[in-house]
Amino acid sequence: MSNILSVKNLRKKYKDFTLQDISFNLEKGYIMGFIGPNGAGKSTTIKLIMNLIKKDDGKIEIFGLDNISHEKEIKERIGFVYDESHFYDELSVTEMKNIIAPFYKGWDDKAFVRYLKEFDLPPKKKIKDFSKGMKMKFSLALALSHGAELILMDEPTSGLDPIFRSEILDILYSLMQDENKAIFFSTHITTDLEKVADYITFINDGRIIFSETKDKILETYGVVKGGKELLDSDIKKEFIGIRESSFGFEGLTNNTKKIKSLFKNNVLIEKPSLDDIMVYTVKGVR
Ligand SMILES: Nc1ncnc2c1ncn2[C@@H]1O[C@H](COP(=O)(O)OP(=O)(O)OP(=O)(O)O)[C@@H](O)[C@H]1O
Repeated sequence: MSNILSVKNLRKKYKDFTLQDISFNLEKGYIMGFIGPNGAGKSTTIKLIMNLIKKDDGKIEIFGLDNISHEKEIKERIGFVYDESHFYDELSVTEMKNIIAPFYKGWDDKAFVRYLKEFDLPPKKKIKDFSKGMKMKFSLALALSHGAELILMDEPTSGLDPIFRSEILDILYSLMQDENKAIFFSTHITTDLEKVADYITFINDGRIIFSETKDKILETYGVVKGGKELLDSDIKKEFIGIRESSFGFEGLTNNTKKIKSLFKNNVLIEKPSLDDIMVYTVKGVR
């Protein structure tokens, strides 16, 4: 197993929030989506990975190297894309690139020009005249033009229309043809992950709920629908979250096998969406 990113027992305490013992691994050749409700700790985790804030405990290794003692070397090999773009708005694409490129030994100008064309970004246009989607594509073009092996992104598709989003997802997907790279990105748009992610890491209130392959998650979780008469307080405990109505109930399980053996054919078990899993887990038994 060849981990590009390994996070172990990571801890960060703020006054009203604690990131608790966060652990997960990302191997070469895979896309991992990072999901969780607002304030769950996604950006904090990403900032810790990038060593932008100080951890209280735990270990982060990128390319097998400690993210603090090997920070410079690691950052040469990471493409970091985040929501608020930090560009000088008065500069053109080429002028901004000329400032950024010298920071990277592996800068590939031909690749950059190719990405500008592919993303329809006019080299002479000032960044202030770019739309949000264009800025995101510019960030991505910069991140991809220095041969980064790990692409790390904090909500890269937020606020983008479905056409831009689908273009960006296509780009990410095609990058994965190179089996030596990996992509880690946080998002609230779980349908994007249903399309491209191999692994999903779900964080809630500073704790990891799961970090698993998407296929395994969709296989083990199920939305169960049945009549109200089937539910008593013991049965309710079998569910991660339940929604009851006057007609019946709908609940999330992470053990569809057990539910099948308990209820036989008296319930309907459907495949959940990632949104179902998030909502039921966060809301619990209501
Ligand atoms: N510098 C800080 N000082 C104190 N608390 C902070 C600081 N930065 C973040 N927090 C708190 O940490 C928690 C997690 O925030 P974080 O930004 O990591 O969440 P998130 O999952 O990225 O949320 P969102 O999806 O809304 O972007 C929040 O409760 C936030 O208020």
